[in-house]
Amino acid sequence: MNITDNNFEYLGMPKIVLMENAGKSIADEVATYLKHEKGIKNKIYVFCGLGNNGGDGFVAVRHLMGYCDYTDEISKSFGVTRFPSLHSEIIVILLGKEMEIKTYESKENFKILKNISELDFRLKIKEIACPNEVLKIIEEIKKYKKDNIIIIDAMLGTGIKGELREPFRTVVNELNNLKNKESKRSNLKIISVDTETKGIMADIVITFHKYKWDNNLNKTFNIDDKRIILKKIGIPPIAEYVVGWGDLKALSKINPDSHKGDNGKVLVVGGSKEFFGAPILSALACSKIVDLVTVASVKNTMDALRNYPELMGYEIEGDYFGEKHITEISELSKKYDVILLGNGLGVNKNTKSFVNGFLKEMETLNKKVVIDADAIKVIDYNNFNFSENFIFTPHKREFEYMGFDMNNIKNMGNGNGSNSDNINNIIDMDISNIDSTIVLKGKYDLIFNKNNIKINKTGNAGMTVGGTGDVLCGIIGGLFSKNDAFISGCCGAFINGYTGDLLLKEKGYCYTAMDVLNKIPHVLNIFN
Ligand SMILES: NC(=O)C1=CN([C@@H]2O[C@H](COP(=O)(O)OP(=O)(O)OC[C@H]3O[C@@H](n4cnc5c(N)ncnc54)[C@H](O)[C@@H]3O)[C@@H](O)[C@H]2O)[C@@H](O)CC1
Ligand SMILES: [K+]
Repeated sequence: MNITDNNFEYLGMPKIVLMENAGKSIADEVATYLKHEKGIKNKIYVFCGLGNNGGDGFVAVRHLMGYCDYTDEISKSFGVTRFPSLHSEIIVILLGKEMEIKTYESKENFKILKNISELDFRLKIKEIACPNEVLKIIEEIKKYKKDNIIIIDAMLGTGIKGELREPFRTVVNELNNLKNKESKRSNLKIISVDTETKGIMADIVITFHKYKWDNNLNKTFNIDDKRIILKKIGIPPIAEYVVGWGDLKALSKINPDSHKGDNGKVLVVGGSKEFFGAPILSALACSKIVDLVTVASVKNTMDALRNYPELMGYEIEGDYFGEKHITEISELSKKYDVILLGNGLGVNKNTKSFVNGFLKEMETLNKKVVIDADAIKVIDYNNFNFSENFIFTPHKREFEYMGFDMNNIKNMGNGNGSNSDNINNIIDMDISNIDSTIVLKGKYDLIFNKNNIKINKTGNAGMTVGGTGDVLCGIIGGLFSKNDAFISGCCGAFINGYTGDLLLKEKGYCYTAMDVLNKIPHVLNIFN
């Protein structure tokens, strides 16, 4: 959900608008539980966390004020009754201090509530930091026996990490106790926003866009019981299919306490007498992301490698990879997290037997491998069941070498996009048995495996310059050392294209693969 939300922002949708939609949908639902009878007061307690779940709560409160109209008292003084009488009070409890609110959109919405509460005594805001203050509020709720009590849990949503911290834990425990003790009271309801804050016994959960998955229960939250209400908040399906900065934000982060090698070790296997530079480009791109990169290649590559002290080299005998190198390179690969195979390898009988034999070894060793360029062309695909440890990065022609038909690919900027009326129809073929991830390069890149499919739209015509494919392979390999295949493929395509888009602004179409790879750290930094 966070990826989708951020990627919709990448497509131009401000998060604060989604928050508005979410908050309004909460208010519309909660309004149906308000009591309108004379003499009954609605008391709405809204417990808000410091993230965007809390922000949804703030927006809901603002909309609820519209439902809790009491202007009849004013109008009565003019001798007319304009609105039904509805006595309500809303108490917002922020679990922390205003300055601790994490996000821009949440802060903005909190400010509006503060402005309202200064003028309207029916909205009260309390900022609490310690568990004791929670107890006071619970005692207060207990006193209102006759009132219609609605408790809104906007404490934590999809951003929860680990066990509940204080004062959240006390709030959840106390609200559960309250609910148990007062179970005979039908006029007390707990309504959770988006997901139940861990452990809370909500009567109703109002969830946004899609049902949420609970990793602990290994099932969708509450889908079995009928308490869950799904609200659409204006997110179109494409937000789930586009690659954007949401994917980048979801990449694993570097641990500040890590040691050399902890952040990835990659072995690049490629190069030949003629194409000695390609594996170096991949390795340099990769070295922007991981700690250690070694290039295993022929003498010509080793000679060129001397200019790049950040890379290590492993020289093989001869001008091409061949069958005789399989054991040696497989042994070497054991020390690395990811192997990049194919750049500049060349296509001949020797490289063919090397690639097929080496990949069999990689299957046995359970190694992660990114397969690019010439390697894609020489694989006997019938002999392999490539697992989720393999990523392929073909362009259109190489894709056909893999046994696919480009005519089955729609909406890729290849001219036949208009045939596709539905995003699910992008691939018009059975991909249910593809465990590995395929990054099909094109005007728009298509990244898919049997579980996922996404389109990347970064990049421009300047990227047709030689070497950018090698750079892409290097980025993907670097990311793959610490992330799963699909997100590595998506983010690799995004980063590579995004560097190209920045370069287009700076230099027009006259940039090189070297420019692209030098821009990688800058792009990673923007989205960190
Ligand atoms: N994804 C979407 O499409 C949308 C999401 N929205 C809301 O945004 C929520 C996600 O927002 P956030 O990512 O800010 O995350 P949350 O608001 O769920 O929580 C993150 C905050 O809680 C704190 N926290 C995390 N784990 C904790 C723990 N164990 N104990 C105590 N505090 C803890 C963190 O410090 C962080 O500040 C969703 O659940 C939803 O309610 C909506 O605003 C609109 C659209
Ligand atoms: K919640």
